[in-house]
Amino acid sequence: MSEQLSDEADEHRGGFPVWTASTAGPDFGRFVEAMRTLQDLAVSADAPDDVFALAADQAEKLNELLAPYKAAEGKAPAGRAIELPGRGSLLMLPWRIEKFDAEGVRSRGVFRRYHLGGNGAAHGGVLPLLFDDLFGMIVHAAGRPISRTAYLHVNYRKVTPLEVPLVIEGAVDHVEGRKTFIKARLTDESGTLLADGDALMVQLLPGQP
Ligand SMILES: CCCCCCCCCCCC(=O)SCCNC(=O)CCNC(=O)[C@H](O)C(C)(C)COP(=O)(O)OP(=O)(O)OC[C@H]1O[C@@H](n2cnc3c(N)ncnc32)[C@H](O)[C@@H]1OP(=O)(O)O
Repeated sequence: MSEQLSDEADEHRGGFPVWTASTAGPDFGRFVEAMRTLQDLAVSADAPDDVFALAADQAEKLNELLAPYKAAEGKAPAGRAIELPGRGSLLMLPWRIEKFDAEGVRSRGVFRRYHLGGNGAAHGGVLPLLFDDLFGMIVHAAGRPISRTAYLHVNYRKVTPLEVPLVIEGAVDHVEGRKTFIKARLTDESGTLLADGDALMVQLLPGQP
């Protein structure tokens, strides 16, 4: 996979920067997992104000620690640490890729407390995030040029639970010139369909951002 993420001919990239996998140190994964747990707690803790005051003090200290290391896009390990859930990016769902080839991409994981919408179900907005990231990987795994999502359609078939192991899998449906049409399905481990989606990814023209 890492080979496929690195250099490609310029005409296949539009104006997209070269994207290389990172080799993050062993503590980066621990840091990201601790931050994910912090996100879960930030949206669920019902603590007294003096506890939130202490938490704010510590969060502000952490910001001071990391601020000097803020780097340009593509430099930090977040988003490029392909061995970590969600490639080490807090924005991405903490899922692990288990299949990545021209036939399609499959990823597995759970929605956490941070992703709660209402009444125990995942927020409707996080499902398109999961699908969109998968669609980007499908385009890449299929050897298609760098493309951007022109549209993304998600059908919510059943409420998506938190903390339940789920699987998302998709593949290229068909290609028309610059256009790659993709389909994917989100299921639980027994195969029950929770959501399905389809998207149009359009190949970037030279210089297109
Ligand atoms: C492992 C990690 C790897 C990671 C590898 C990294 C992968 C990155 C993946 C990023 C995925 C994203 O989320 S990207 C972020 C979200 N998406 C965006 O921000 C895209 C914003 N939109 C755009 O930049 C533009 O609209 C484009 C590039 C999508 C298309 O603009 P264009 O280049 O001017 O092309 P245009 O002529 O309009 O359209 C080309 C053809 O597509 C059709 N088309 C265009 N838009 C639509 C539409 N919404 N619905 C139907 N059809 C459409 C047109 O009719 C035309 O068909 P015909 O007449 O030719 O038949």
